[in-house]
Amino acid sequence: MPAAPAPWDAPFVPGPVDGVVQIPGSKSLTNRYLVLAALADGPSMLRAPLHSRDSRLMIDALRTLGAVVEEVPGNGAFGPDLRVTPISRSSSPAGKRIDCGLAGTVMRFVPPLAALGDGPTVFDGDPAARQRPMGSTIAALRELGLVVDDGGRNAMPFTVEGRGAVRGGHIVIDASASSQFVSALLLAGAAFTDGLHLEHSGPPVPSLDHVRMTVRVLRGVGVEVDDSVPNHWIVQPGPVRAFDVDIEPDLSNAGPFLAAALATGGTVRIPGWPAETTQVGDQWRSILPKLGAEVSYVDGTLSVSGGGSIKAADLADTSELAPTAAALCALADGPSRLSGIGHLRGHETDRLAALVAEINRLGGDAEETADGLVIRPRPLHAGLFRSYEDHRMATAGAIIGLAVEGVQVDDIGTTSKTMPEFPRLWQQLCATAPSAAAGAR
Ligand SMILES: O=C(O)C1=C[C@@H](OP(=O)(O)O)[C@@H](O)[C@H](O)C1
Ligand SMILES: C=C(OP(=O)(O)O)C(=O)O
Repeated sequence: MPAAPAPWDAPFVPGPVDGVVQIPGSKSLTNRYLVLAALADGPSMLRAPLHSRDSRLMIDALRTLGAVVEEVPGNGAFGPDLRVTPISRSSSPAGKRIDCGLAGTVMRFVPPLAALGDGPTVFDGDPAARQRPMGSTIAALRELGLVVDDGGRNAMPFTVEGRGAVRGGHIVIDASASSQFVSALLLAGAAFTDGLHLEHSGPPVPSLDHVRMTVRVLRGVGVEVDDSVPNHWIVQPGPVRAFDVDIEPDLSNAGPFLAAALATGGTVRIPGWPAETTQVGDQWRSILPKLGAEVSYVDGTLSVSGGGSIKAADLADTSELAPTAAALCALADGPSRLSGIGHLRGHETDRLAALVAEINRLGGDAEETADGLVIRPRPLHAGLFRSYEDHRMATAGAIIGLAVEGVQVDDIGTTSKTMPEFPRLWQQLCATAPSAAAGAR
């Protein structure tokens, strides 16, 4: 067993930060385009992609299924571009085992691709990944006529028996635990012989922005998708056109840096912010003003400035932005409520339980509701903030540590899931505060 990492002293920054932060590529876009490149009708290019644990796991998974992924020099600030030669229908690697790590995009998006290949593919991941909901993927593949051996667990590990082709057609799933169940099937649907008519039945699909992203990305590579009827998606069979794309910066991962402007009463600018995007992180533009920030967008740069205090707010459907928002609410001047995020109980960890435990460990007053959190103001104190192998818990601890002296994060390295550069970029931003020297420990 690897030794536990040393706790990380979160920089305490009592003065305003004033910095420009360049953000690495989007996880959700990188991993969608990698999947589509593996299915495409020729070689594709991803420019300025994300390089992190989740993207590496996706690359390794696609290589296991027979795609060729090469790193080629590019202009991105955070690593090479990627050239992908699709999975060849004639190649059928044997003994396929896919390590999904803790990546939802890998554990949900790759099984339908394995179904299109020949022979068995085993899916497994981190111990925490075995807790994540997978039942709708397993049920969908069975409804599509495939044999999936999950040992009765309804979770990983499981084996998908590929038969070289998937007929497709109309299937009904319950995607209330994760939007990724929908995205996964849509991404592969054009490669099914009859295409796909996917119907969702059950409580609402969460994180619908991510499904809209999938639909937009598919249309961009020539796949016909009809999403005009709620809870129905129809994907026509046909080729996925090879492509050459620039990956946008990850706007969800921009969140903690923007939050630093509020937590310190400073200003943070993010260049390369897309004018128009399907990323859920674009919601920072509407969320942060509710928390008291001034937000402006000029020439592709988003600027966020904080004032004297953080305002309490009621925020709905914040999806993967919720841990960052919760950290700000723990520093706010009144009670805040986060709703529509019950499915976060099935994320990297049970994020609602984890946020309540860690905010309260520092003296805060947070409570779970059926579908979210209530966070009331209370002075916080020094202590250890546990990350539960969850990158967004680790960054939530870093945000609180800006305003509360003596916070440590137990495993800041877990940010490598989607942003290995986090500790370096955070230190750089913190060093822009005039009082940084006084605050650094
Ligand atoms: O499709 C995607 O890229 C994602 C969808 C969302 O999953 P859920 O619907 O499970 O929240 C999101 O939280 C996750 O970080 C990324
Ligand atoms: C929920 C998340 O990740 P995953 O893609 O593993 O579901 C996340 O990044 O917040």
